[in-house]
Amino acid sequence: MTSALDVTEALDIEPPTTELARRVSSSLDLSTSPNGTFHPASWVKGGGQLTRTSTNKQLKPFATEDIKILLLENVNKTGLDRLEAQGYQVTFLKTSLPEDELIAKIRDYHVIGIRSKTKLTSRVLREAKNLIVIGCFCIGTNQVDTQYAAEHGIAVFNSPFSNSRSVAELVIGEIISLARQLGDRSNEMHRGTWNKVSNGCWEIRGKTLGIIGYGHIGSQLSVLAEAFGMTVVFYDTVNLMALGTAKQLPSLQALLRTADFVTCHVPELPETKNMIGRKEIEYMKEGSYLINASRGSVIEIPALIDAMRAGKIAGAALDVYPAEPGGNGDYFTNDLNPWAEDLRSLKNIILTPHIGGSTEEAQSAIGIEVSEALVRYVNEGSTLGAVNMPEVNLRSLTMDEANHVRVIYIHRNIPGVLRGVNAILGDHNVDKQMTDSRGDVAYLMADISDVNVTLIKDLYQRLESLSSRIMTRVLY
Ligand SMILES: NC(=O)C1=CN([C@@H]2O[C@H](COP(=O)(O)OP(=O)(O)OC[C@H]3O[C@@H](n4cnc5c(N)ncnc54)[C@H](O)[C@@H]3O)[C@@H](O)[C@H]2O)C=CC1
Ligand SMILES: O=C(O)CCC(=O)C(=O)O
Repeated sequence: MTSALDVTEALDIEPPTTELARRVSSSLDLSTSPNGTFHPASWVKGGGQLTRTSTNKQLKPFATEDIKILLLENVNKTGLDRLEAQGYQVTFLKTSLPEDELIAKIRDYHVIGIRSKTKLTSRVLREAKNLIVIGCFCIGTNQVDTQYAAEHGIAVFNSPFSNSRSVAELVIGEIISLARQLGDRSNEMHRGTWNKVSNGCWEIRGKTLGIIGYGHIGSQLSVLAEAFGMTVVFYDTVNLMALGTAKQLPSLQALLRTADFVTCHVPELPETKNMIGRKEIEYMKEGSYLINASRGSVIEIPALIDAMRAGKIAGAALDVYPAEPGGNGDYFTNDLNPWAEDLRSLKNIILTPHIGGSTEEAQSAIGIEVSEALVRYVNEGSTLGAVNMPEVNLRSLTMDEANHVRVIYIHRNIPGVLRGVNAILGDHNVDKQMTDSRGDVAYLMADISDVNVTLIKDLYQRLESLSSRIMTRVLY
């Protein structure tokens, strides 16, 4: 923890007397986090090479107490360590929280880190009065009302591809396991039954894999499947470059009629809800296989149950479900999904507890990537990589720029705002400024110089009083 006196040292201004320091501290809400461990990266060119400088200035937020972070769902230690190293106050929980508990808790926090289970609905976010940023330590952001968050100045970050390889590898394992009925044989052996069969068991070489959604995961899977001798076809709403000898098909129906194995890798969207229902299963080949490691809403599970009972579908692997338990040890029963017990009773079905991205490699990489994005946002205001805000970044302030202040003004994207903001900033020298918009929300970042620390409050309040304001942050 740093004191107000340490802060003035960092600002390179004349240290006030202890008495004055105390008064300044309480009137300006000086924060003691981040501490001195964050060194924003900055690169200079010299002798034809890029060299990292370590003279960047450690910014602190005005009008925020110590940064408080709520980390849910057992976020990897790499993320926890990086956030704690900043001096932030981190509350770490292994599970997600039900909505009412979350509402009661979220009010106190400036940052929340979640994975796929915690639902940050508008009802929850409405209560999150101090929240400035959300970190999704996963790929999917469907669990967050990202639009509501943006309209309230809350940035959302995720990790777009750190677990893609892990999901692709899991699916390859499932394709072989389903083709060889491995789950059933293993269960039988566990019960003490020897059942050596080849009937209905196949090699995957020469079979056709149909990938729905050829993004990070789908395309990675495509390469792996071809290495096993599979023919790959895919369907995507976007026209994409096919890897290897894979072929994009013009319709979902064409894919379903062609593939021996169908696997879903689309995001949760209104258009992908029940994308594979009764009609689509009808199109599938007799004795084909269905895999879903995307989101539980994508497959109509009662239709799958009926098709497996009828023998139309020879096997299935599901990693995701419409409703998922909040934490390990919870039950997966009809209380959660009304068909859970029917599903569990089927033959040749692999049911996994949403572990597609659960490997040491993926979780460690996600922990690093998302926590670093959160630190950059909290400490420097950079929105690079945000999924719901325009991407705005300025180079870091340096120790030579001691009396510089960084202003972040998130506002409604309406005419005339810059005139009002610049009338306020214009009392100072605006060294650099960047603004961008995304839909109805715009993000302005400006570094202004020669700001006496006692003027920050006035600057902040004047920006806050503008009618276009969504959120103002001042870092100094
Ligand atoms: N089981 C698990 O643990 C994990 C699950 N996921 C899920 O997998 C999903 C896919 O992940 P990525 O490949 O990284 O996403 P991505 O965004 O890279 O690719 C998704 C692809 O789906 C396509 N698409 C969107 N709507 C479509 C539609 N209606 N029909 C056909 N194609 C459509 C997009 O154009 C895009 O090419 C994520 O959104 C997430 O929900 C991701 C990681 C781990
Ligand atoms: O690992 C998790 O909790 C979620 C994985 C996932 O579904 C995602 O990354 O979107």
